[in-house]
Amino acid sequence: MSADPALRREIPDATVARLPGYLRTLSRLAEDGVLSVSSEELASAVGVRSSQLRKDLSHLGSYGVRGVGYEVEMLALEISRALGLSTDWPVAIVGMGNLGRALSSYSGFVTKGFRIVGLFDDDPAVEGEVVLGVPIRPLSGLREAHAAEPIAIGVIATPASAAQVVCDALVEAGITSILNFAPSVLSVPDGVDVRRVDLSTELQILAFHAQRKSLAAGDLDGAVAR
Ligand SMILES: NC(=O)c1ccc[n+]([C@@H]2O[C@H](COP(=O)([O-])OP(=O)(O)OC[C@H]3O[C@@H](n4cnc5c(N)ncnc54)[C@H](O)[C@@H]3O)[C@@H](O)[C@H]2O)c1
Repeated sequence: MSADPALRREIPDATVARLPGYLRTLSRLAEDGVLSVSSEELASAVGVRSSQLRKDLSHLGSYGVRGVGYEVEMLALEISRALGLSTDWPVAIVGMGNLGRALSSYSGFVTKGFRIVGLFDDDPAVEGEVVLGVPIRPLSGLREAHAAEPIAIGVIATPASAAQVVCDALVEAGITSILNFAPSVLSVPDGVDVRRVDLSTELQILAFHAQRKSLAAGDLDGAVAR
């Protein structure tokens, strides 16, 4: 556990959800050699109001300097630390089908501090297969794997019908942070954090807005009626 009081600050969930966007923009600015950025410039690059940005960053204790703005690299570092990205996060993926394989071979995780240490699947046909140096093991090996090398985050990439069983196995093994890609609501005990990624919901929200834009423009050319 870190002794740094900055890491114990309360940060609202909505702010946490915007921090990765700020970090992405700051990383791009740093790559372009930009040293400082005003709150207006940063807010407009990210697509939020500058008052929102200043409020979000105040939760991190970053207030910028009047007339100068924020130091790009320093702010990127502060956001990385707040998000826990300066720490190494061992990740396990359960379900090595289409999605699990795509996730396990995505190199972007490693550069952001997420290291895949365990791959699990109950299909005997894939057991023992090695993906980027990590062998696929049956779910029954989860507890032993976690004991040998602690897993911080468990990713569920199984069909919905297996998600709760997999979730229970992750929790029983002592893993308290779970990212669920399956379209199912999981029940977990207190102290376990579950985040759900739902592409269909995101697409439906976009479809809603696309429909509104089309109706406002007097046509529905972009969509094909079913
Ligand atoms: N959230 C999203 O945006 C998104 C996008 C695509 C897919 N999905 C979801 O992700 C999940 C995986 O999709 P996919 O296309 O990779 O499916 P898939 O069928 O290709 O792969 C699922 C894998 O899970 C394994 N599995 C099944 N039961 C298991 C168990 N009890 N323990 C361990 N492994 C088990 C299977 O052997 C298989 O390899 C599905 O629930 C799907 O709906 C979500």
